[in-house]
Amino acid sequence: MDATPVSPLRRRLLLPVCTMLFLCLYMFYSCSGSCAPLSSSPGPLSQLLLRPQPRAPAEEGGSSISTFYNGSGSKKLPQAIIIGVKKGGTRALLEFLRVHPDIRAVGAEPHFFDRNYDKGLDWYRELMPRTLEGQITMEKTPSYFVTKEAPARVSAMSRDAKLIVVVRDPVTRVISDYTQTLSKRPDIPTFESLTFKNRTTGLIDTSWSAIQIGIYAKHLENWLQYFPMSQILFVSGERLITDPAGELGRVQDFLGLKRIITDKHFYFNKTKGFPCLKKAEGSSKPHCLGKTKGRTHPNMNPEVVQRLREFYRPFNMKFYQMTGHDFGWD
Ligand SMILES: Nc1ncnc2c1ncn2[C@@H]1O[C@H](COP(=O)(O)OS(=O)(=O)O)[C@@H](OP(=O)(O)O)[C@H]1O
Repeated sequence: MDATPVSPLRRRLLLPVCTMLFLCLYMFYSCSGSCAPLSSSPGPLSQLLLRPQPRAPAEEGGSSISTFYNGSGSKKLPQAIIIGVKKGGTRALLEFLRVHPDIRAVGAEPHFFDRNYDKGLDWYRELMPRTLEGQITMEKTPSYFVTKEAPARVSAMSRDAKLIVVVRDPVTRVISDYTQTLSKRPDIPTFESLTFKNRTTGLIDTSWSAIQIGIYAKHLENWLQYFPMSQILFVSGERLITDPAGELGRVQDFLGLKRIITDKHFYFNKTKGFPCLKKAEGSSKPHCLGKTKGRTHPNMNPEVVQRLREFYRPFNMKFYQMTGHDFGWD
């Protein structure tokens, strides 16, 4: 069969056109590798496919769960979970971690291992963002830490799951917890009346869930039935405020990630009184957490606070022993 003859003009144009095309493609790929902010381990092609992660609609455990863009990658069960503690600084940690290009996290709290377990793993996976090879899927639900069934359930999903617990002085934590409830229901009993079973004897009411949450050693014992200590990282809620980059460095190491999130990502916002991100993930604007994070706590009776300190002390000591770390709570 005869081939169609190529005209001399077309032949002369073919080489420059191909060269141009090659150069365009080369510039396009190399820019995506070096011009993208915070680019890291995923290669240039992966970078092209990355998209900003949607935030939780209501920042603090927003009610609707954000799923993900219709890009490439697949939805996977989380390999790392922030399991607690309530009011420890879990939202700050997750928001900071989301800056990392190798972390994809669901914004709202799925509450799978406590409230939604009967919905099944497929339901849970469906909530997750799509991830590319090498990226870590994460979520945070602070109530897992105190949920009796959660350790067995998480272990049934993956014995290799990495667990992160943000802990905070249990006395400040219980006041923070109370402040949150008060902001929603101003008619609740006083902090003092909820704290004591008997005011005269000073007996603490351990049936109040807000008190229970702070007995970290007890909850940790449950988790240690299913996970070795090496799979659990404790983040200091206090240091997350005073030295966010330092704590984020530890978390990135624990997750086996390159230390991408550093001092350069934070600034201290004097008005807010907390560290904020210079650039939120997927945006060029500074980002502080919302009004419900970093509330002013009401003044509590110093005697009540002192009594609570005494109550928590032995549990704190036990917790320091178990974790091999003194968190410095009095
Ligand atoms: N950077 C930054 N900005 C704002 N707030 C910060 C930050 N880092 C830690 N914190 C502390 O986080 C506390 C809320 O903790 P959680 O996010 O774990 O709360 S929740 O359990 O999800 O409701 C919240 O508690 P309150 O101060 O009592 O509001 C903060 O003290």
